[in-house]
Amino acid sequence: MSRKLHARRIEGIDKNIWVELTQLAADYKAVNLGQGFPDFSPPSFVQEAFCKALNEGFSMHQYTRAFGHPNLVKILAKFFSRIVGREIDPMEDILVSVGAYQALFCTFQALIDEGDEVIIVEPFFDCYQPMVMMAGGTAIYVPLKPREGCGPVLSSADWVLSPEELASKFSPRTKAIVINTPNNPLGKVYKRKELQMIAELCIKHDVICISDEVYEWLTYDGTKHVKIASLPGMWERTVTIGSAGKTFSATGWKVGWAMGSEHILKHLKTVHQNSVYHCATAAQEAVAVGFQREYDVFGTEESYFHQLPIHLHEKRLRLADCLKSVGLKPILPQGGYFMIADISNLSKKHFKFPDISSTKDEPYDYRFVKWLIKEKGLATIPVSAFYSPEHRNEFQKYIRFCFVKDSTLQAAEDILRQWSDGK
Ligand SMILES: Cc1ncc(COP(=O)(O)O)c(CNOCC(=O)O)c1O
Repeated sequence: MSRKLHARRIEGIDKNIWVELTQLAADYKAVNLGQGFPDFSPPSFVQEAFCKALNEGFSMHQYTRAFGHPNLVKILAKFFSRIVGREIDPMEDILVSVGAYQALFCTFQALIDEGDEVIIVEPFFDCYQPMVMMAGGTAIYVPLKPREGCGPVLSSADWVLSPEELASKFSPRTKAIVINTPNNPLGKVYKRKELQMIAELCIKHDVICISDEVYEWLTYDGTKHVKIASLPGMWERTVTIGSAGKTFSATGWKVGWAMGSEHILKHLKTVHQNSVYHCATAAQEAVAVGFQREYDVFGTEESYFHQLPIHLHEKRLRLADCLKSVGLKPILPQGGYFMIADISNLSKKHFKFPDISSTKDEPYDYRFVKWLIKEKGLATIPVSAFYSPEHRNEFQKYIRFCFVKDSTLQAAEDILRQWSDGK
């Protein structure tokens, strides 16, 4: 075929970090602390609910309600009404999607037009930028940066937005701002006052807030997750994104949702009904049972949302200790299940690796990660992949580890310790 085949909207977004590095890790049978998925099963109550749904007659094997299985949207509305502090209408204010990915896609496709600007806070989950581009929008970046004068940067809490720099990014063309809390890859959990700063700018400039909260239950050391939609004046202009995959350690089920005021959600539903239309019925039923159970035990020690962060807290500290012991400098995350580490001072004494100084086509961390997979059999993710092209070079000395792992973590520790012992 001689004529141009692909549409302009996908130009420049063909490279994808997950496709490339997941394949490389598989090719080298690397221990995978890269992609964010647990190496353990979901809790038994949702597994059993899934099995039960599959054996409950024909209806669970057929289409369900397009915008969300009734049992699921009803319990999501009931559950989050209590969190957000307002009545959420299950039939109007919720769209169930194929993972949070599709909820994000519907949001950008439904709300962003050619010429609209979308502020993205860096580091960001990499899909935001291509999704803004595919919708015809322009991404405007504002980086989280280590707070001035805070001494050694040890925690994600030390990475903050400059109020002046953030305010300067808003213009008459700004349609939306995307925030992710707890943040991937940094693990920052926005404080209420930080969210209030963002909320004031959204209200002042009449801007939509897209709040990706897929790691909402994973916070540590008493850090509290705050939903920006619960702040005054924000419900009406916020789309909150959630993920059953991250909530119930069931990333392969691909059940997610967008939640917000009906006058916004109706447009996301238009995209959904003209693309995916339905999501898996039995998986939605299982997630509904899971949320009902969590609603009944909310705030108690029986709650999975209470137990999982405790389980991961130990792994988080264990990984941080391991990284420090081999000369890396971890940034302790307040939330989520990723930890970034500074590789800029890796002592050549302990760590023998070739001179992989940046070349023009690949940042340093990309080359380091690929070398680590090929030569040490350990997969991580370069943090520059979570930055815009214009800021990428400032942040190419960090790599990301995923610690939502059981056996994989031990294997990774063994590799790191052997490596640092010069083996
Ligand atoms: C912030 C964020 N939003 C959305 C999603 C997507 O969620 P879902 O799996 O429900 O589509 C993810 C999943 N990330 O997993 C890949 C990785 O970072 O290793 C995510 O991290």
